[in-house]
Amino acid sequence: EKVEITKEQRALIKAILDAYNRHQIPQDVTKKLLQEQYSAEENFLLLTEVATSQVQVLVEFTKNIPGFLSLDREDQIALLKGSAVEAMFLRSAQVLSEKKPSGYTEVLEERIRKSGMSEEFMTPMFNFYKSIGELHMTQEEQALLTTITILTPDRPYVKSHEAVERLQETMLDVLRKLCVLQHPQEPQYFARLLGRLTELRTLHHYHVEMLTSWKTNDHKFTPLLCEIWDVQ
Ligand SMILES: CC(C)c1onc(-c2c(Cl)cccc2Cl)c1COc1ccc2cc(-c3cccc(C(=O)O)c3)sc2c1
Repeated sequence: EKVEITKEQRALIKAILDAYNRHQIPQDVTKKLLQEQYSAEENFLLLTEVATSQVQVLVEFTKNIPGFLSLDREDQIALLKGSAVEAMFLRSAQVLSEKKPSGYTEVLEERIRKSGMSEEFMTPMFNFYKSIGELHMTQEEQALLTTITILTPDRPYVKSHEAVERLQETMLDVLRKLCVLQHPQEPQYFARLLGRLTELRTLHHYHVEMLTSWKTNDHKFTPLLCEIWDVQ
């Protein structure tokens, strides 16, 4: 049947895309990824700094998701804590799979591979990065997929499951229509995007071990990361 994006849905896409583009990690933070020397310690410190900045950006972006601030405040925190790692896998995946060589792609891959992380996580992580790259997502799809990840109702400690589910379903419906309209030659594209969300859950489980297995002896995280990841 004819897929049509309503006026309200177009406004929703615009609001989310504007917020997604408005909230980015400051250049002076990401630029360091290109400049600083390479060592396991330095790479870990840089990744920690960028991740911390990314969490701040994520909080600001989330506040601009239409309907998010109407949710129960404790649920807002539970959604942020529960989705931060997955949103950061999506963000780093978008950077690593950028078509235009932004220069970050090579250095970021190098720094992640040489940050003292156990090799066992490299394969699933870089398989994910590859699978995201193969999708060639548009900006709207990236912003909506991140929004849908944040609005996952079955995170720990979420009380108003239905309220979050209703919001997520609104976003899923918009993404489904966008995929049909933007990838007419690929009817399975929306299903492939949702498959990435499942892969993100698996990476999230790996990430818990990653944090503990980080081999640098005195690795420590920033207070914000400790809070959002319940570390130490
Ligand atoms: C604490 C730290 C050691 C850590 O622990 N686990 C992870 C992790 C790793 Cl390894 C992989 C996936 C997810 C996580 Cl969570 C990390 C690093 O997480 C991040 C998080 C976000 C970003 C955004 C970037 C980025 C670069 C250039 C440009 C831009 C841009 O947005 O322009 C963004 S790099 C980056 C690194």
